[in-house]
Amino acid sequence: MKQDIPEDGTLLPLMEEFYTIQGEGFNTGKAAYFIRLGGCDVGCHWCDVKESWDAEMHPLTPADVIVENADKFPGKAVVITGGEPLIYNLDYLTNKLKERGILTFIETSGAYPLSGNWDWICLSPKKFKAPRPDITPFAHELKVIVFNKSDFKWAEEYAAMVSPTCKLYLQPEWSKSKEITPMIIEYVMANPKWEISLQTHKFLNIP
Ligand SMILES: C[S@@+](CC[C@H](N)C(=O)[O-])C[C@H]1O[C@@H](n2cnc3c(N)ncnc32)[C@H](O)[C@@H]1O
Ligand SMILES: Nc1nc2[nH]cc(C(=O)O)c2c(=O)[nH]1
Ligand code: SF4
Ligand SMILES: [Mg+2]
Repeated sequence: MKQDIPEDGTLLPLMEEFYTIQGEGFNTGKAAYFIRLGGCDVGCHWCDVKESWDAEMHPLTPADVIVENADKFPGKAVVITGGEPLIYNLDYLTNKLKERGILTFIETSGAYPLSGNWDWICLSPKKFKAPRPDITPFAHELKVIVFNKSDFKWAEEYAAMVSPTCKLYLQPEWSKSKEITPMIIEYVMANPKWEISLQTHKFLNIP
């Protein structure tokens, strides 16, 4: 049976929530509560959370319950991820988190309209369903996954669209990282506006 998801963002399909350390990008190393919403149709063949794709598999959960859970932990920052979290209206959830003084970070492909009140937006553009152009000026961080050589060109196209203060990261696709990481190292040394981002949680064996 298809779930009826209200458009006001008070109920969201929650796949999992866990307190851990942000493993990637600018906020690497910081304690944060992760909220993983189900549902994504971007279709990255190398996606490391394919179990998230079908929203129907994940129970509709009151945003108020998610906020209560997040507020139980000492690290007052959340990372809202998925799946593709911007499929949903995130205004209600993020406003409630911010009322409690919790910082709001998002991981998004940018393929859906921007909603929510954010302290940090990590935009990770995908060739399989490109971001909406209107999100690029709002990104605090651009994190491009490098799966093959052509992704460097794709990364530069997006670097030209984000704001001048946006942090620029190249992150190796996990299954190909042995081959790709040396290429990123060389690229960053030649083009130092970029930095390398590693999925450090996978090395640390934490969620
Ligand atoms: C699973 S996605 C969920 C959020 C959103 N759908 C997105 O893609 O940004 C979270 C982050 O993991 C990255 N990611 C996913 N699969 C990966 C892989 N195999 N190797 C490296 N990074 C990956 C994504 O690019 C994104 O930055
Ligand atoms: N520790 C940790 N850091 C992360 N940064 C982005 C993640 C994600 O899946 O969105 C992720 C994740 O799944 N775990
Ligand atoms: S956009 Fe994100 S969640 Fe969706 S398939 Fe790509 S990496 Fe996975
Ligand atoms: Mg992950």
